[in-house]
Amino acid sequence: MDEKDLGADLSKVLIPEDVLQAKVRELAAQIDADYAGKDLLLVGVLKGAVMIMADLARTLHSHASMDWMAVSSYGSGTKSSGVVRILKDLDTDILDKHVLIVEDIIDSGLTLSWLISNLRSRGPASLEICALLRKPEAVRTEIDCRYLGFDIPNEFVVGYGLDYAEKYRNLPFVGTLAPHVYGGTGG
Ligand SMILES: O=P(O)(O)OC[C@H]1O[C@H](OP(=O)(O)OP(=O)(O)O)[C@H](O)[C@@H]1O
Ligand SMILES: Nc1nc2[nH]cnc2c(=O)[nH]1
Repeated sequence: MDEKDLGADLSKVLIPEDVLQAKVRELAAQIDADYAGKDLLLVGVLKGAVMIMADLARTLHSHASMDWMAVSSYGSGTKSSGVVRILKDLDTDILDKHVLIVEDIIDSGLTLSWLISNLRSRGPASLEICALLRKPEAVRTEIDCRYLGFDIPNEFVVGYGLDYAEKYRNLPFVGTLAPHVYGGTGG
């Protein structure tokens, strides 16, 4: 989709496609170096992490297995409820595995905070986070994120996996949703 063809719902392109892809290559190089000689399991958090997971996984030089979890914390709006439910669990037993959670965004941090304690209780050899985006002004619980793409302002963003009411996930860039669309001031 053309970055200039924003339509009325998006106010601006926050992170263009080429900048996203350069960051993916940077993150993949760090991950390759850190996990050299280890079996790595990438755990993508559906649905938002689909794009970063797919791009990251195929940019890695080393082999990595992939699994997915789906959790729900947002309902249909733009604020985290803080109540997390597992909608789809892992197919893999992660005991003694090197697990890297791949997320699109850390907003309040509530989803990842819950996910980390859930996965840690399963006894992985290691557990780290890779998140494409983080909103420092919105964080309600600090997340130790080993691999981070970008810190962004506290605005509701869409594209590259991120949706508003299931729209915009397939934009190849990250854009800011115009406040008139959701009537809000933040994420
Ligand atoms: O840090 P938090 O405030 O908890 O927000 C982050 C979570 O919100 C988004 O998921 P969402 O619940 O929108 O589901 P989706 O990935 O299926 O769109 C995103 O993918 C993270 O999982
Ligand atoms: N699409 C989208 N989902 C989110 N989940 C938490 N924060 C956000 C955000 O800014 N945009």
